[in-house]
Amino acid sequence: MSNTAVPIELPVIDISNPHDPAVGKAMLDAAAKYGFLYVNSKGTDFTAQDVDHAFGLSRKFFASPVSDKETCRITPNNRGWSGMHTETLDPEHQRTGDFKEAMNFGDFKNGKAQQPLPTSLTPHESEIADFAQLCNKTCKRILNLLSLGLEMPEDFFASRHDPSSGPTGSILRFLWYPSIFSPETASYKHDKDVRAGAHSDYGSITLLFQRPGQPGLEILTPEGSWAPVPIIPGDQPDAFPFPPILVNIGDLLSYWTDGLLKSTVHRVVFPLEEQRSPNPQDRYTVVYFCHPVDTTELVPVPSQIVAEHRQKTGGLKGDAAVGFGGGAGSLEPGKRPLTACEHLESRLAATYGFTKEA
Ligand SMILES: O=C(O)CCC(=O)C(=O)O
Ligand SMILES: [Fe+2]
Repeated sequence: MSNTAVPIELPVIDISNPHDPAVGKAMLDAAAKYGFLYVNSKGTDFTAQDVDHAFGLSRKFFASPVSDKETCRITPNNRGWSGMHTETLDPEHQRTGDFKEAMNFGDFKNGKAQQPLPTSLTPHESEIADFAQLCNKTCKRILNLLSLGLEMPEDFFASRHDPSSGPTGSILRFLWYPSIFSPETASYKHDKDVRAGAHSDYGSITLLFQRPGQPGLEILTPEGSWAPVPIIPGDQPDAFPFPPILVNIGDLLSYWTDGLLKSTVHRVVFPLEEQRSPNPQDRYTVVYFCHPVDTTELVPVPSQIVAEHRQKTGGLKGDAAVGFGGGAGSLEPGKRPLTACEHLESRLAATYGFTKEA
């Protein structure tokens, strides 16, 4: 697979009016073409301070002693801390695990985590819960717009992603990728290793928050080459109060829309310019994986646009690479629809069957 090193240009969408069908169409176009887009930081529910604060908490956590992190080691429900090289997102192609640490938070209830927290974060429980709630709010705007783009009732997706109606698979995740100069990355070999292996995300949509000067994300283009994704699109770095949130479609939403929305493969690397930089930085990201309420049945969506896509393409087959298990509209006679929870479990089993310490 070639690496073009030509940065991809993705649209930046203003989501300040989540009821505007024209914005919905623009979002649908980007989701169907690239599976990735930016949302303009101004139209979201976040201030620059909210985002800075979340990154501050993440730094505090990753700088804390391993003995503290170990008190909340990741469990099979996908919540908790995973250490350096614990996760291998692309086991077929990686000789070693990802060069990263991660901390996953599942649903909060009334501001309270439903999992053990390390002592570095316990004083900040409600702040993390608030940030997760803002993420969910922004996802609702995006889901509204995607519904409008598909010419469906605008709350079709959003109403099925409301954590107040039941548990969800949504995860807020802090990630830390040490710089190329760190002891943790001494064994990294260019062209052999990656900081996070190639993968697609599991849920409906993902929000990715990045910091200026900490590049690394690449997406697989429809032409089959790796293209870096700029942290700040365009040539006006001061146009945004904080880097626009990168949004991508996950496997579940791709499955639900019979492959019309693309769940695009992506990975994290050390870009060459970073390897040559006299002052390479660690990469910190904050990610929100938005999932429907667990019991949501993934029935065919009421969209003529999806139905036409299904007719044109013949629908996703059972072993289709994306969507894992075919599309929601290609259900075999006599079979009941998958629930959101079952879809997620099948994807987690496929990834962590290899590496997760039970
Ligand atoms: O940290 C990043 O840039 C990407 C993270 C990611 O793709 C993931 O955790 O699924
Ligand atoms: Fe991802």
